[in-house]
Amino acid sequence: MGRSVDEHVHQVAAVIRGAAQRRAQDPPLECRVVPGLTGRLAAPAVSTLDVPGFDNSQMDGFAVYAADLDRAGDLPVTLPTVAHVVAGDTAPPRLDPGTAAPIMTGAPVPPGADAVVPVERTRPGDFGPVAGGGLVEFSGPVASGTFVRPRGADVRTGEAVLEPGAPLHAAAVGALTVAGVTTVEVVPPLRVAIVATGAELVSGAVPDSNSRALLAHAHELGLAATAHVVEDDPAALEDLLNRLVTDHDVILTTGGVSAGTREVVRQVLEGRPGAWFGHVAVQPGGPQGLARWSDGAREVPVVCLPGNPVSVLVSFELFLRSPLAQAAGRVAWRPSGTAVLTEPLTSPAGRVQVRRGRMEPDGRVSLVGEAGSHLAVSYARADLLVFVPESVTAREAGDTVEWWRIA
Ligand SMILES: Nc1nc2c(c(=O)[nH]1)N[C@H]1C(S)=C(S)[C@@H](COP(=O)(O)OP(=O)(O)OC[C@H]3O[C@@H](n4cnc5c(N)ncnc54)[C@H](O)[C@@H]3O)O[C@H]1N2
Ligand code: MOO
Repeated sequence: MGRSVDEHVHQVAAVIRGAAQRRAQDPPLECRVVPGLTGRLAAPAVSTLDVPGFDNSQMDGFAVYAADLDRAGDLPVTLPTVAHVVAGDTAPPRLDPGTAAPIMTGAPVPPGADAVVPVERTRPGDFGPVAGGGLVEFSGPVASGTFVRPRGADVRTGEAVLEPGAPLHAAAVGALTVAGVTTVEVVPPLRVAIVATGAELVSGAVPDSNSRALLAHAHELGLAATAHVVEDDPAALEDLLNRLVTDHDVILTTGGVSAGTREVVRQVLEGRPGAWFGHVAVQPGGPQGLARWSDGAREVPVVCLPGNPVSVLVSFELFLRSPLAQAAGRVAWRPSGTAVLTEPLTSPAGRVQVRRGRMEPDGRVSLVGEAGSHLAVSYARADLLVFVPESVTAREAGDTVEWWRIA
């Protein structure tokens, strides 16, 4: 039975979403706020500080009473300066009306002052003596509040910095740090089991690159993942699945799904309730399967990828990366676009062909390697996937293609 790419994208996304929702019911993890924090917030992260912590200047300039400059316009207003206020000063003295305090960006606004005029809008255009005692001329009025960043404008003590579900990305680490939050409750990460199948892997005749590459993808997304190799023996695979189902949320298999005599994944999973095995209209990555495994107590989805290394990587990009990234609180999409080809290509009718490519300095796309799904090395040399729609059998140099960035 055949499926479109879109249909399989939706089917896989739905099972990963379901697994993520079930995993989110598990008790949250308490994690320290450190660079490297990943996942999503399980409970509101409450600020322990006002951010900013004090009224401060947005500009290098002069802190003033706005009312003092009301009459500036036709005739400039000249004010005597007091000592400079710099970032790091904690308690500047109260500003007297009729004076101006040279103030640097981020420095606390002296009590009383309610506006800052940037230095370049004053004359002579410099700050004068550090200790004060200079004169500064203003040529126009200023509204109260101008260039003052008020205390608590970003978040106030006791308010949520971030709500449950928020992704814990780099900006979140910065925000939590500035708000004085040192630990957060994090949704427990999806636990992914990767199962590579094949006698050639167990014997060492072929290095198991699939599970390594999938593990690397999982790590990059901040997911908890384990990798396993099993021979072409249904009993051994069943035994492994029974062990994995107890402490994993999603199982990914590679290999054993095509039409040969030793298709261990199909043999074990195809007849099970709700299982689907068939062809998706894409090359590479055509043979695919989706099933469930239960030990009676717990049931998890099993996403079955073909064995060829390029098929595995393309399948991951098409079907798995986005929902797994979503579950992990990472950006779910890849940068994509259209560009002109540097060379011709051919493609099978009725399938989306996915080629590997590179973005040239002139913005055109060249192809990297041939179409074969065993060419793992040329995949790694590429920085784009290049898509040829089902209806297209040939493209010429100069034709436009769609691409996704993979590196
Ligand atoms: N008669 C048919 N034959 C094939 C079909 C078909 O439709 N009819 N489809 C072809 C396509 S397309 C693919 S893709 C493969 C998928 O086959 P399997 O999923 O059963 O994968 P295997 O046979 O186990 O392995 C294929 C290939 O990949 C190598 N491999 C497997 N696992 C790993 C690993 N973990 N690391 C590195 N390399 C791996 C394996 O040695 C084989 O060379 O079927 C086609 N045949
Ligand atoms: O779909 Mo297979 O993945 O072309 O090599």
